[in-house]
Amino acid sequence: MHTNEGKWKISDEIVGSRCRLFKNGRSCKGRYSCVRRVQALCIPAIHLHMTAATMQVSQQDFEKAQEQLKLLKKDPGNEVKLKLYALFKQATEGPCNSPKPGMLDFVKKAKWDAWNSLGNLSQDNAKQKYTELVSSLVSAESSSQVKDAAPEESRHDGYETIIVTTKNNITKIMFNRPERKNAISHKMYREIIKALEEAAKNDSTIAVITGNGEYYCSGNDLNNFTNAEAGETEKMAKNGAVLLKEFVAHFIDFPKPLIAVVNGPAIGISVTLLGLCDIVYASDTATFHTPFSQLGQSPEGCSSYLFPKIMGLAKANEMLLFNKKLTAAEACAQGLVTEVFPDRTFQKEVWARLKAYASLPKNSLAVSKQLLRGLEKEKLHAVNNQECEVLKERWLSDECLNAIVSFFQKKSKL
Ligand SMILES: CCCCC/C=C/CC(=O)SCCNC(=O)CCNC(=O)[C@H](O)C(C)(C)COP(=O)(O)OP(=O)(O)OC[C@H]1O[C@@H](n2cnc3c(N)ncnc32)[C@H](O)[C@@H]1OP(=O)(O)O
Repeated sequence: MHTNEGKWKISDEIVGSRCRLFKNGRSCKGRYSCVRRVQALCIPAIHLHMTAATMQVSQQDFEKAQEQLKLLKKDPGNEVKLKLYALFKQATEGPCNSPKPGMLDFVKKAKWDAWNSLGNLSQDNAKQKYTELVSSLVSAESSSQVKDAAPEESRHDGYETIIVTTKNNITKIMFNRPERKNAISHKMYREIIKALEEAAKNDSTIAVITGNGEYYCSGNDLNNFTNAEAGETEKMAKNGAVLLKEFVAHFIDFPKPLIAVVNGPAIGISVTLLGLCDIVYASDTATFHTPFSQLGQSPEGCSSYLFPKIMGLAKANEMLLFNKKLTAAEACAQGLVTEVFPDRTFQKEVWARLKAYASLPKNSLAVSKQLLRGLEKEKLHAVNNQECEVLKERWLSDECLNAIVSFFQKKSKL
């Protein structure tokens, strides 16, 4: 028999060297630790299932189980270790006949209780149960290892223009039309709305928006204006305004931290939305351009309100009235971008940081975001509404139609 009754541990030969009842066999010191330990040892009577009650386990199987137990990587916990201890004692010594330890000898008493609870269980049955219990621990550990080895990133189904994945508590929404510089088509607006709705409800802690390829996003797909049937331009403008309002509203209301990872040039609506993101990380290859007057249009994404707040009216005017394109460093100096990274290390540095952020307590982040943004929400919805009303008119103007015709005649690139 290999129990060390004087010390608070179960023999290595019973439960393996990693499975001591208490680490280092230390004895209980102080009332608090005693109480904690009693809680840890408060085990129910041991009634293992007799799945193979009639099958006799050989001495060889029993010894093999003892060896397997030593190889377990994960500590099975005190409750299981007590079961193993009790079954081992019953299997090797028979029913518990030793005197009951005193009430204050917590560990000895827990072990005695576990053994005693087996009553008159035969030594063969105890061996059987011991072997079954070890076998269940071994298979639980190997199936959890298989699970750990599986790829963690899960891709969400049902998207064509974006790639939506969740990994490490981060839902990533990636613009995925690199051959069009990630221009946002009508379909993409709708898919982003759907992805934000999913990300708001799923288990992820934060959401990230980024672009696939060289560009972050070239803004509204100008084909959105050319697909209208003849005589249907008013309807097209009206529907466009409804869609835009809904799209921007989803950014205003998004309940979790929303982070933009700006991997390259950003144009138009992809820039204005940055004011509604909680953090903006940019590669040093990124540029920020809102050429609204050049296109005969007007600001959206609540930028008419948020940009002056973020960067001051004068700087906002340069961008929103006079089409000034900012470098990443300039955008950072003006508060639109949180931090700029060298392109070479951009992805590595940013994702390491995001992984750490996403391990923070989810609910705390959500309520804190609500405190930071909540008071502004009503105002932002009003601004969104107004911007969409103005744009609806702009899209019907000659200034806007001429700019779009010029783009498609390839006379006018930004
Ligand atoms: C529901 C409606 C809501 C509306 C909300 C309103 C939002 C306002 C805005 O977003 S305004 C901003 C609009 N964007 C632009 O004006 C950008 C237009 N694009 C360009 O100027 C250039 O393409 C470029 C500077 C982005 C890149 O130039 P480059 O020479 O490097 O590459 P190409 O021009 O050859 O681009 C490759 C192909 O991609 C097409 N493309 C790029 N951006 C857009 C776009 N925004 N809309 C439509 N198509 C775009 C481009 O035409 C090329 O196509 P091709 O290979 O068929 O020629």
